[in-house]
Amino acid sequence: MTDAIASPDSAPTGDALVRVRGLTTRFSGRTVFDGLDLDIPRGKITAIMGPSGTGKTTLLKHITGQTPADAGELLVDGEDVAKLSREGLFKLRERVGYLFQNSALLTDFDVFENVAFPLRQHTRLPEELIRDIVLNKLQAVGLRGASRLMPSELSGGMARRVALARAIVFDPMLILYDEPFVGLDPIALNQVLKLIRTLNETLGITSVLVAHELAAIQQIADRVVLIANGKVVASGDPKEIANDGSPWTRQFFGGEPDGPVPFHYPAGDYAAELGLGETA
Ligand SMILES: Nc1ncnc2c1ncn2[C@@H]1O[C@H](COP(=O)(O)OP(=O)(O)OP(=O)(O)O)[C@@H](O)[C@H]1O
Repeated sequence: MTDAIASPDSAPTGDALVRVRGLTTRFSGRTVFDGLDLDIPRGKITAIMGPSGTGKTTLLKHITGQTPADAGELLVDGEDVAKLSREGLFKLRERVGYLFQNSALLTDFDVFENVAFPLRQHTRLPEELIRDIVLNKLQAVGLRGASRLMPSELSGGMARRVALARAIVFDPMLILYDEPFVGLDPIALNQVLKLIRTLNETLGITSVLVAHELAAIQQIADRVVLIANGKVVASGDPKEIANDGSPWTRQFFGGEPDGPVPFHYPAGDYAAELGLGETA
């Protein structure tokens, strides 16, 4: 059973690591979130889906405090992100790993130095300890042997795994994945899927995944949340959500060009614009 029809905005868990209430976000007068309510359960993998431009990346940026919302509340592990001091935000970001779609590796540094980078920037750990941590994280993603390769020598899948090693370098409580599967061949895709699941289980990390690939999501996510028109319009079991019968899921998962998300961008009367008078 999905919880989509009964109560799209509610979450089925009492233990949320991220709790969003009444979140409202506007960019240049355009409303992206319109009173968004959402709970992200601790220790689980939650997939965020929705049409392009619906605000999925913005939601991740709200969680890390990179982009402030206009109204509402967003708590991460009980802390209101909007009220954190600079130092509080900094501490929060150390506990949140962020994996970007493009991996964002530093091209002038080798794999080892890319993973070591946050440690060198934010700590004064001795070199020996940095080495142990970096090798441990590279081992976790299966790339300890690639530590001296440059980013230009990596495949897309390897680069994504290096970025993942870097994202877990501070042993985060939460990892945010923004489109982690884009451009991966089937083998690399399965490697990344397996890693996300393994990290979630072995390290007890909470994972939030923004992605469009339902088949991949069905393999690893515990819950899917569909966002559209500034709100959660459906949520539930990834294997069942596509068949919950709501017009939102029918359009989104069926790839229908028109529906609750209209084909036409809002426009004035067509006939009037052509100078033919108003249409009825
Ligand atoms: N800093 C910003 N300033 C102005 N507009 C922004 C800003 N960040 C995002 N937007 C706009 O907010 C909307 C939501 O963007 P966002 O990238 O979060 O969507 P998305 O759901 O992740 O899209 P996609 O699936 O295409 O990646 C878009 O219309 C985008 O242009």
